[in-house]
Amino acid sequence: MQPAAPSLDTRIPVHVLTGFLGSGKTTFLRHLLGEPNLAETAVIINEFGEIGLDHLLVREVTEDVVLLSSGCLCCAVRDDLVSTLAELLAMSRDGAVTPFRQVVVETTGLADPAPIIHAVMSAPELLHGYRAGSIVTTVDGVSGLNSIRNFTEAAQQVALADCVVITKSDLVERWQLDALGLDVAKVNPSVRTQTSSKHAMPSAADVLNHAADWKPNYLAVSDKPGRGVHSHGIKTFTVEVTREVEWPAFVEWLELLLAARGQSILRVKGLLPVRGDERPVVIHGVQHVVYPPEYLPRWPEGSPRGWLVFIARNLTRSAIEKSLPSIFAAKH
Ligand SMILES: Nc1nc2c(ncn2[C@@H]2O[C@H](COP(=O)(O)OP(=O)(O)OP(=O)(O)O)[C@@H](O)[C@H]2O)c(=O)[nH]1
Repeated sequence: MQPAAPSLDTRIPVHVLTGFLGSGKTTFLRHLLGEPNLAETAVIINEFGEIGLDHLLVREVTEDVVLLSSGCLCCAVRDDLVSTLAELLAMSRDGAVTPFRQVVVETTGLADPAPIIHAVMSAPELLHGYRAGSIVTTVDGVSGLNSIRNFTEAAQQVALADCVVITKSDLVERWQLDALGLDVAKVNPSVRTQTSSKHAMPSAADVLNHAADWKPNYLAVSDKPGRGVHSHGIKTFTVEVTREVEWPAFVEWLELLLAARGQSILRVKGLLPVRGDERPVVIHGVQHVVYPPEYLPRWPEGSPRGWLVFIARNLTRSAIEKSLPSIFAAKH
């Protein structure tokens, strides 16, 4: 196949990486940023929880990361996105930051991508410097079917995608991937679909579109780029856990919690101090699944030394806090 003709439009593309809570956006982004031809990329990360984790993980791969954490991009902090993009452009022209050839915006797992792209394309101060790039949506190979069928946000992210990346194929059977692929195609019949696993992920060329005649899919399907719609009652809260935890007791606690309440706890993530390890341990739970721990080399500045962010329905911080004592290491 002939390679696609490069775009004649020299403005910087703003790609949006979206996907439901815990579907693998940050993992995939870290993989993409490891490619040499994505070296000149400015990354903007939007997090729903009160304390950000994703930007710390991405900063392991690139320094050029801005965190927008005061709300969800599609409804609360759209103006912040516009001003951040304008500042980045000015700073790159003044030589205050390394020049970049594209921007990737990683949204929260609950974001509607339409108002985000619309904000970028309709801001007069951005029009001369930026153009709309691709919308890439990660769909969780394990929980994606449940998310698309039960959460408007997940279906909307698929509907607007130029490319869907079905993640975590290493954790499910082929027939489950096929069933999920059919659901994706029902929501967005023309979308390009890629499959990804922890060990083999698609490349930037597979998911980002650079062809001269390419038009973003969202232009075809979105006539109302207003505020994002969010499922009723999803809330986020943070629990500080600054006392050292006993790892086996913590894993048992989290597995039991997600087994019992995985329908209402959509996402848990955080950094924990664990007995016997100097490094902060990165925690990931998505619906019913607890993922293997990762590590950061050191504690980040400016956040508590131990916290868990919950994104959930019908769950209170006090219910979690009451159940916590079992996870702590005994004092010696
Ligand atoms: N086995 C496996 N695990 C994966 C894969 N992709 C992501 N994960 C794990 O899934 C968990 C959540 O991944 P993230 O990349 O943080 O997901 P996210 O979409 O950025 O999460 P939010 O920003 O909180 O919505 C982590 O523990 C990842 O290591 C995959 O392809 N295979």
